[in-house]
Amino acid sequence: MFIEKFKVESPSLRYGEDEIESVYHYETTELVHECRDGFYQWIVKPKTVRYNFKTRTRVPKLGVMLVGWGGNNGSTLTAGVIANREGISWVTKDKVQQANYFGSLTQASTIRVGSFNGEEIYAPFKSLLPMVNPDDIVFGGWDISNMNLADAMARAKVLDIDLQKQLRPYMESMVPLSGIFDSDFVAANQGDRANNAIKGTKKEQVQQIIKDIREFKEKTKVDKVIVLWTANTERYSDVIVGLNDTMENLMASVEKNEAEISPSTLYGIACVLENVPFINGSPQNTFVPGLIDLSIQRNSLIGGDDFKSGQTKMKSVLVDFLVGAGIKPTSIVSYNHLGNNDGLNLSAPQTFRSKEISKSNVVDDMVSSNGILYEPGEHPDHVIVIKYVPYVGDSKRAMDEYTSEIFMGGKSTVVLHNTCEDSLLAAPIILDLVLLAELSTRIQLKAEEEDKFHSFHPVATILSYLTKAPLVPSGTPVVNALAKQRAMLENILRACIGLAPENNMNLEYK
Ligand SMILES: NC(=O)c1ccc[n+]([C@@H]2O[C@H](COP(=O)([O-])OP(=O)(O)OC[C@H]3O[C@@H](n4cnc5c(N)ncnc54)[C@H](O)[C@@H]3O)[C@@H](O)[C@H]2O)c1
Ligand SMILES: O=P([O-])([O-])O[C@@H]1[C@@H](O)[C@H](O)[C@@H](O)[C@H](O)[C@@H]1O
Repeated sequence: MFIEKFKVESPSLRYGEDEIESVYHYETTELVHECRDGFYQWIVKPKTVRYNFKTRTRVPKLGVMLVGWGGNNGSTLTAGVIANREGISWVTKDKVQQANYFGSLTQASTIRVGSFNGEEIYAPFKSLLPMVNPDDIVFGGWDISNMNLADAMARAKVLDIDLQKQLRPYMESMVPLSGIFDSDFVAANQGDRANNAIKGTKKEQVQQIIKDIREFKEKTKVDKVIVLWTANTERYSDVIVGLNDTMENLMASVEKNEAEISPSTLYGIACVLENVPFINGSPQNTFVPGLIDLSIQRNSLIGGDDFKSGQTKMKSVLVDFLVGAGIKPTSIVSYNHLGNNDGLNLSAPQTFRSKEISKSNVVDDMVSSNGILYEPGEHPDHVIVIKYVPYVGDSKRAMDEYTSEIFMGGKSTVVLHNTCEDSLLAAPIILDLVLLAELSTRIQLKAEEEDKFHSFHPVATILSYLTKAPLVPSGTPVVNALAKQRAMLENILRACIGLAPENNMNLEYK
């Protein structure tokens, strides 16, 4: 059964006027590897740590500034939020379609709150904690193309024409600010598009981005701004000692106008200096060590990398299932073709390489979790192929073949054909990224051994479910298995309202 909302009553929870306060007993384990009775043993010790959580309940008026606002994802998200906010419906060849937020974890998924008279009870994911209503978001941003958002929506060819016609009056006045463009970091074929670039040195470009953010905030009267990169995939930046390996060297490199500092890193620097959360939806290494340093030093949220939207999302489910079932994937071949500008940009080797890295590493945690199937250092063959085929546009066609070893030398082959409407899959994910990033900045926590409350670590691991290559603090394990990522996120939010993790044990019925 589905319920719209619920209230938790618990001695571990207090709904205050401005905050929700909870006490949460984190059940974990501590491992020791000790010599016992003459030989080394792994000893697992259950451990309970008491945490206090505080969540500010005042939901801000949120401004979202997209880098690459005029792209397929940026224009589609903007259109979708306006259509939902205005309650727009439109005629398709099948039916009259209503606007919705399908594909958004926060807006269209549910959580289990318990059972009642033998029936499982579910509530909206967004009912866990006060979140920004996406209908209220104010959009802005930058693009190296000066096309207004209504024309950009038409250029994207993602949304139905009847919907586009209704949205045009809302979007034609939306014009992206000039962006930081550097042809050395993207495919040469992107040059034709760049008619809206910020001139000047890298330092002047950073200063302009900061100025843009401040002016946007002043003009729109939003309480908070979040910046998200949904611009082109860049080539990897070289990480060089003395250039970008520390925050001091990175800032010095900007002062010296060093060529190897990418546009995405410059946007990131501007955001961190302005204490504005910055999320990278593309696979390049925007967050060079110096920028990570800077974000930690200024406790300013950064997150990424590369939206997990289609082919890779499916892979992080299927490989988790196979390995978890004791089946050994030995060959994974992921091919896709697409015909949008993203695909055009990815047709260059250097930008494709960025995507190949993020799409390839997604199985590493699952493979390393099973030493029965895999020897140390053993991995499945894993190949990524992306081709640009203009005719299919934003409708990416993914074809995967998974070959695995099964019982007694048997082999199993699973073949998938997955038509990913790339922007219709990515737009809700962008929404979740900004809503969850905003929520996470309102949460403070304190472990029993700590003397004061603090925010989550500025490298926002909490966003991992939404990214192919989760950015994590140094020394933190990278988890890509989708079910684990979702459970991590849900259980942290459950802890904030004093609810135990969802353990699916249903002991009361066993
Ligand atoms: N399902 C998906 O669509 C998906 C999934 C994962 C990652 N991504 C990534 O999201 C990004 C956007 O995808 P898209 O389909 O919207 O691409 P797109 O090419 O349609 O949009 C990118 C936009 O960014 C603009 N741009 C490029 N460089 C810029 C800069 N330096 N500053 C400001 N604007 C700049 C371009 O003019 C363009 O309008 C790509 O990097 C893509 O790899 C997309
Ligand atoms: O998210 P996913 O479907 O695995 O990966 C996709 C790539 O396969 C596709 O070629 C690219 O256009 C998208 O940006 C996205 O990254």
